[in-house]
Amino acid sequence: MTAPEPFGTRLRRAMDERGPLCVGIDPHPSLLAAWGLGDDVGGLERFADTVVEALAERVAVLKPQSAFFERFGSRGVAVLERTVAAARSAGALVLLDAKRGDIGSTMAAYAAAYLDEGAPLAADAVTVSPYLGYGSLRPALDLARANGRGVFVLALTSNPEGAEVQSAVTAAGPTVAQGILDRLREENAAELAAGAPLGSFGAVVGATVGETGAELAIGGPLLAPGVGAQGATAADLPRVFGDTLGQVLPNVGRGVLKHGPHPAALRAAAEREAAEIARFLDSGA
Ligand SMILES: O=C(O)c1cc(=O)[nH]c(=O)n1[C@@H]1O[C@H](COP(=O)(O)O)[C@@H](O)[C@H]1O
Repeated sequence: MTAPEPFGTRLRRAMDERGPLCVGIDPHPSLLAAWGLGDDVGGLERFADTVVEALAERVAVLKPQSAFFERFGSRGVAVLERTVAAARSAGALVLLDAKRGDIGSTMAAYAAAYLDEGAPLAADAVTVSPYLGYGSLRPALDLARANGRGVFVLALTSNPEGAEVQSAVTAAGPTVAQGILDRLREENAAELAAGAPLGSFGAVVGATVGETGAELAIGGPLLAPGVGAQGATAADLPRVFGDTLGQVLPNVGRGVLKHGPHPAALRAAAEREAAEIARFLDSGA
């Protein structure tokens, strides 16, 4: 059996062909209302279907936020399963935003849920939290590598509370966030040595975090949420990412979704975001 193409290689190609934009599928109750939809499973499904119809053939990555689907219990999770499958078959890479993290033996079950061939919720990549220690993520990292899928690890999150943990200095010297970034660089080394253009193991670094002094060159993608509703703009990206701009995958959720429910309006909003992002990524690259 030939090895599956690594996620990082697939992501690099998608970012080059479609532009580096990840659009969130975040069905907030307020957005359901603004789109004239019920705050129920029917509204959830209509919302997710509309985003997939409008954008899955155009943007590099769609990022459904699991919480907004889990809110409706098993029927909401069933909508998430269908959304992931539909977006992937329309050509988008799907980053399932679940932010899981647990002891290694439980992490193995989360990995099986999101990164295993044939799992109902299998996506191209998943977000994880390293708060139980980077090593606890090993089952997800290994399964992702084996299956040509990816993992995005929280490093410098976009929310103002994140710094109290992530900027703490460890006994070994660097900050907690830098320790995560350093481990990700090691994680990506083998793929890069084998000639991959981008590693499969990404970090989450908010577009809101400003100049942190962190060394962000991990050889893998840098998911940058926070553009739009959280106050960052594309103009912030060069300051945050410096010479790693070429690896940045900015995420926009509400900043695009608020322009729905018409697919053409969502497409136009995503195109405006993509153009704005390209302007600043190119200028700093
Ligand atoms: O992992 C994430 O995607 C994430 C990490 C982070 O540091 N900050 C952050 O906002 N997110 C997610 O990114 C999305 C941001 O959505 P908007 O603020 O609507 O653009 C939400 O789904 C958040 O859960």
